[in-house]
Formats: sequence, structure tokens, C-alpha cells
Amino acid sequence: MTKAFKLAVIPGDGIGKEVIAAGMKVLTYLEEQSDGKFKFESDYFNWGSDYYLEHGSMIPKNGVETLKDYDAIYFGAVGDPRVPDHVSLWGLRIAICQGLDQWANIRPVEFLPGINHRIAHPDPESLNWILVRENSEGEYSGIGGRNFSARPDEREVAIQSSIFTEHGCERIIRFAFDLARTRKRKKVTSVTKSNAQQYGMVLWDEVFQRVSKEYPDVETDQWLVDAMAAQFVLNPDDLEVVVASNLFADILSDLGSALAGSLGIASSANLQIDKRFPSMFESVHGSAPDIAGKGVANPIGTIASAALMLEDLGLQEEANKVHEAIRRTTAQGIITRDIGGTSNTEEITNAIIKNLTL
Ligand SMILES: NC(=O)C1=CN([C@@H]2O[C@H](COP(=O)(O)OP(=O)(O)OC[C@H]3O[C@@H](n4cnc5c(N)ncnc54)[C@H](O)[C@@H]3O)[C@@H](O)[C@H]2O)C=CC1
Ligand SMILES: CC(=O)C(=O)O
Ligand SMILES: [K+]
Ligand SMILES: [Mn+2]
Repeated sequence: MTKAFKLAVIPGDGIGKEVIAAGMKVLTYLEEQSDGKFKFESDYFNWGSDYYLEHGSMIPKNGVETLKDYDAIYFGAVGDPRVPDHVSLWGLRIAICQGLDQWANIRPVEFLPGINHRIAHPDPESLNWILVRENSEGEYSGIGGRNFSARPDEREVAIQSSIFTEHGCERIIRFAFDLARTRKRKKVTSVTKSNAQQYGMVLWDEVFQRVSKEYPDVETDQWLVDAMAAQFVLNPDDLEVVVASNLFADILSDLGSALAGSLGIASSANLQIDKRFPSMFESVHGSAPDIAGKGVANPIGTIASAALMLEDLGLQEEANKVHEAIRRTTAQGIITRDIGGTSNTEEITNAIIKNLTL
């Protein structure tokens, strides 16, 4: 019997549309090759900045609710120069992540063969990093406001508060430890800035210490985020699972993917670990307005995110195939210009599909 998966597909803005088209082409090919084992029932949602300019909101009123009926959400990117970034980001990506309590964002950093890594290391492909980002609170809690804007003398006030709950810290830290147990080195590095952020991040550190006692088989390490940024560059061998707050892991994941070659190759999964609602799979990068519409965006991050989605849907074999096809393609030197090549989005996508059959 054919297993049917309901996919909500949200291309969003800019290169989001181009890389989702690439990812869907790969998924459609896998479905065709599956001999009736599975199929995707995909519904497309035209939510994003065009939708906002027409309707005054990034998604319809019941939008997040609608997504609860799906097995997974496949997302491109959000952001358009015609709409303020905080309006588009909060109206779409964060609305979904927080609305569906996708509290764990995993961001593997893959050092692929055949590309120009930006790291001084004798064997970058041996590195096995994965960032675990707290995805429901922290610096992206959206608590605050602005006032006194009517004052004539530049005395406007803005307050932006972070929320760190013991529950929120504990669930993401436990998740990081459980993940580390499944990996080669079994090491978790926790990143905060608890010297300066003396409330929320001290709570995080205390929870990390407490939870770590339950995982004596997992090696632990704790760093302040400024020194951790340097550590990524200077001592890459020291890292495996890196767990950090919403903001810090956001920044460190861009650093990680740049060291691996480009933002364009980085994948992510916004996971609803308790399986109450669907999870959302997207590249780490944004809508890249500087290259949008040119057909040159690197689709690897989004195609690798589809592999994370396949894994989540129980299609592990297909997920492995996609990862392998990506590796074969970059090893063949078929790469986009952000990682030193000349191929366009379509050529990479076709090459990945071709490599799926080998
Ligand atoms: N999850 C999401 O949807 C995210 C949305 N954004 C939004 O995206 C918009 C642009 O933000 P930026 O800070 O410029 O970040 P960005 O990730 O869109 O782009 C940064 C740089 O990386 C390049 N780049 C990104 N993805 C690429 C790809 N697949 N292939 C080749 N080059 C790629 C871009 O051309 C640009 O030079 C903003 O509106 C921002 O709010 C930013 C990050 C994540
Ligand atoms: C918003 C953003 O930069 C991210 O989710 O990575
Ligand atoms: K994205
Ligand atoms: Mn980011």
C-alpha cells in the first residue's frame, strides 16, 4: 500500500521560491522511483511578502492552524526589501515556529567534498558539527515595545527582553544530550554569555550542569559565545553537538556554514519533538535579495533540508540517498558560484537527481 504524506509547501520570498522548486523536483523524483511505496500530497501556500502587500498580513488569520493538518512543512525563505524584515520574519517564520512549538532547531554543518572550505584543517570532511538552537524563547521571545516616539528630542525608548524558562532550557539541553548519544564523539558544548547576561544565561548554565549529571557517558564543555566564535575557527576538532540560545545559535550556524563553504549549503529542521504538530524544514539562509531571480542560488541547503524531512517521515533510506547524491555532485565539481563553481540552480538540481540513481 502506498503511504501518503501530506506536505505543506511554503516557498516564501526571493530565492526561497527557486530553491523550493529545486527541492520539490528531487522529492518528486524520489516518489516516482519508490514503486508506489510512498507519495507526497503537496499543497502550496503563497504566503510571504507579496501576500502581505496584497492582504496586510504575511499569512491568513487561521494560517498556522491550517498547517496542523500536515505531516511536514517544507519552507523556502522569507524577506523582501519592500517589507520591513521584522514584519516579514515575525509574520511568517517565527509565527510558524512558535505557533507550532517547534522548539528544537537542528543545524548540521556539513563539510562537503570538492568545494572550497574556509577552514584551516587537514581533513575538514572529518568534522561532524551540529548546532542545536533553542527555537521557542530566549532573545526571540518578542517581549518589549517602543515608547516616547512623539518626543521631539531623540528620547525614544525601546525595550527588548529575553525570556529564559527553566522548562525551555531543560528541554533543549536534554535534546542536545540525547542527540550526542547517537553520535561518534558523544560531546555537548553549551554556549552562553553568562558573565554579562547574569539572569537568563546563568539559569541556562545551571540547568546544563544539572542535566549533564544524568549523562555521565557524554563529554561536556561550556563556553562564552565570543570565545566560542574563535573556537569554531581555531579549534574545530573540539566541536560536535553545540547547544545555544535562539540568537547565539542563529549566528554560530551562519559562521559554521561559511567555514564549510557557504550559507547556501546549510540545512535545518525546526522540530516539534513531542510530535504534537508538524515540523518545518528549511535552509539556514534567507531570501538573498541580492541574487534572487537570477537562477544562481545554491539549492543544496534546501535539498539537504528535504533529506532531514525524509528522515523525520521515516524514510531514512531515501534521506541517506539524498545526502550521498549531494556529496557526489559536489565531488564532481558541479557547484554554484557561491562555493567557487559556475553551475546554476537547475544544473545542480539535475546533477543531484542524476546522482540519486547511481
Ligand atoms: N529563515 C529565513 O527565512 C531567514 C530569512 N532571512 C531574511 O532574508 C533576507 C536577507 O537576509 P540576509 O541577511 O541578506 O541573509 P541571506 O541568508 O538571505 O543572504 C546572505 C548572503 O548569502 C548569500 N546566500 C544566501 N543563500 C544563498 C544561496 N542559497 N546560494 C548562494 N548564495 C546565498 C546571499 O546572496 C547574501 O549575499 C532578510 O529579509 C532577512 O530577514 C534571513 C535569514 C533567515
Ligand atoms: C531568522 C534567521 O536568521 C534564522 O532563522 O536563521
Ligand atoms: K530559510
Ligand atoms: Mn539566521
